[in-house]
Amino acid sequence: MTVALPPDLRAAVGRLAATGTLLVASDYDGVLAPIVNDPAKAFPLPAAIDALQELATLPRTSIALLSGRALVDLARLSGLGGEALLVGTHGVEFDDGFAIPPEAAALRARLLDELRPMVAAVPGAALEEKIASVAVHIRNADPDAGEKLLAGVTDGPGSWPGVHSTAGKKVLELAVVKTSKGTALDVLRERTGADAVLFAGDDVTDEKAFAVLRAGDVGVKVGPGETAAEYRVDDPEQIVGAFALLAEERRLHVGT
Ligand SMILES: O=P(O)(O)OC[C@H]1O[C@H](O[C@H]2O[C@H](CO)[C@@H](O)[C@H](O)[C@H]2O)[C@H](O)[C@@H](O)[C@@H]1O
Repeated sequence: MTVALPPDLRAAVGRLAATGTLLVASDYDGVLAPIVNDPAKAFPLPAAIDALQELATLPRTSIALLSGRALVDLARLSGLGGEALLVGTHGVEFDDGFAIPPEAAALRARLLDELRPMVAAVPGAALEEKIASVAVHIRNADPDAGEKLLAGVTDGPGSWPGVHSTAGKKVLELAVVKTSKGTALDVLRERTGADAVLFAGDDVTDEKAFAVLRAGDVGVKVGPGETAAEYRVDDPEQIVGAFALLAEERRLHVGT
């Protein structure tokens, strides 16, 4: 797929291709997979997986997905297995295991008890359960009723001690442990020994990852909205074009 890229990003990709050890990390929804109404049917663009898999075959090159999804859903939807490092639940669920502390599990159970009737009262609203968080989705609800529901959740269970609320795209995420894609990206950098990192994201929670990028890294915001990322593309098709270009140029540098 040949996609036009902003010239500054094209140049940054060229520099990144020549780095010693490289980590390419990406958010999932809104970046690899276009936003759709049903979260269970958010599949990645085939070209995204092709480009990432190609990068993963190259020497001194690692790929990672860093998502708000539950790890099990991230693996199922992306179809990526051992070639990628997968991190779910906004940075807390690594693929070498995550055990929710008992008090957090009890809080999550209380949250669910409170949220189920609130969500059931709004047609189209839905709950998504994850190991250490719960997401309240309103994409398929009447817009006013949906916003009212999120306001009620924010002021109600979202304000309980120990509950961390984050607004996303037509969703409110309530976590019972502290989550940070930034901390997770630091861990991935350390584990892979990366000299430089590319991170692509589209939503509010991705800002924590952009914030830990260093000189020589490349952060790409996908779509509109305020961001700390240095580069921006319009949509998933364009970021996939950047991954494909990176794979092509990196292959020339690492010589396979
Ligand atoms: O960190 P991400 O990989 O971007 O995950 C963020 C949330 O994505 C999903 O919800 C969003 O995408 C859905 C499918 O396109 C869409 O219907 C929904 O409105 C969006 O908010 C996912 O369901 C959440 O669990 C993730 O936290």
